[in-house]
Amino acid sequence: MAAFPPLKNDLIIRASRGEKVERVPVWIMRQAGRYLPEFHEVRKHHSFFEICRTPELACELTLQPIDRYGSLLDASIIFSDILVIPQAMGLEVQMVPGRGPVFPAPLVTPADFERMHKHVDVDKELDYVYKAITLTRHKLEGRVPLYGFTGAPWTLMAYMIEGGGSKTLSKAKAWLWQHPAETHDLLQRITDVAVTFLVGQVRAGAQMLQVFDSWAGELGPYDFKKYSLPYIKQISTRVKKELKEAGLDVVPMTIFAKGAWYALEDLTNIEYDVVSLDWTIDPEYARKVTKDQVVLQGNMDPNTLYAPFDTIRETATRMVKAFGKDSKHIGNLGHGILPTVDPEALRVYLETIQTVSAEIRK
Ligand SMILES: O=C(O)CCc1c2[nH]c(c1CC(=O)O)Cc1[nH]c(c(CC(=O)O)c1CCC(=O)O)Cc1[nH]c(c(CC(=O)O)c1CCC(=O)O)Cc1[nH]c(c(CCC(=O)O)c1CC(=O)O)C2
Repeated sequence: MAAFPPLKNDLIIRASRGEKVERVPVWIMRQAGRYLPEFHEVRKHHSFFEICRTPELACELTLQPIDRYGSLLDASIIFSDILVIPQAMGLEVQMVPGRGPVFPAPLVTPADFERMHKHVDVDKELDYVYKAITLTRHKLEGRVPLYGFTGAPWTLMAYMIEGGGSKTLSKAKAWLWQHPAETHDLLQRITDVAVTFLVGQVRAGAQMLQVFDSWAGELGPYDFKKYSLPYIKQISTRVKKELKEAGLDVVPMTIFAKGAWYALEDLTNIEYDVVSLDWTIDPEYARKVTKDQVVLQGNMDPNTLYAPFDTIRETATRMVKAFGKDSKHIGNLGHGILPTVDPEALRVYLETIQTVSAEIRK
């Protein structure tokens, strides 16, 4: 297979490793998505999972924001979804317009484990993601690095039991008390799949990795330590070990445990290079707690992109300054960009982070 084109912008990789860099690198969660008219053009003709499973289409969407914003983005993220793992484990997931992901037959009791594959051949089931990554690495022509990603065990377990989005997560949480042993069994199964999947993504060409624990904040501090932390820790330590053993690049890893502000200190000690913050955490507080042991990512409220451009500039400037002149910071939002945001508002945000941070680091 042909070698990948050389990387021309490695700013975000250097920043993730904690090196001093000339300005804050920036990318955006969900940057290839519904706020872009060019996304809807493709989406008109193809279903969501059809796009995920067709490497040429997943690649095309991944490149859309890179083509549109040029040097204002310092990374790309492969177009896919966290729910490809439950699918690989044997559960059906549909994307219902206006509702989001729906499992027609979620896990109701541990007896439903019968409906999942006993052994998951991760590399076979998710080969379409690997193919999309390899193709995208070539088509990027080294403009920016490419992130691979996975959902975290707790968030995926919650989806598998709730059968979709939920306000209370009461079904998933009931499992914690009603089926403690099977809860850990399920979390472990998902962890094993996630580890193989992340290593496979790097083998295919991913240059950075992010783990999304989007529903971490629904667990309190005590439960987070029990049901999330040990598994996301296993993911980082095992992935790094396996990458090393396979002679692959030990790529930077990011953890995004949305809402888990109370776990910030723990999150700095589980072998992730970058900790992604949601917008409810004050950057100065985060720096104090993490003591510069990790790189911090984030964290403007995605809804601020609905503000007048001057307010976006002001808010982004305040954020960059709050992370600090010498800080280890990667610019992003506090969660994914929302589908009805004006793409020009995002441009203002990206420009502000890049110019303000370059200015204060001079
Ligand atoms: O209810 C929700 O907020 C999200 C549920 C949802 C998911 N996939 C989904 C939907 C429907 C929707 O977004 O409306 C379905 C989904 N996934 C995606 C899209 C594209 C878009 O948002 O416009 C869409 C919407 C697709 C469509 O309707 O056309 C793509 C996606 N999901 C994801 C990623 C990784 C990333 O964020 O960069 C990416 C790819 C990267 C990219 O778009 O640039 C990750 C993902 N998917 C999902 C979650 C869990 C979020 C949560 O539950 O809070 C997460 C992790 C997270 O964002 O925290 C589940």
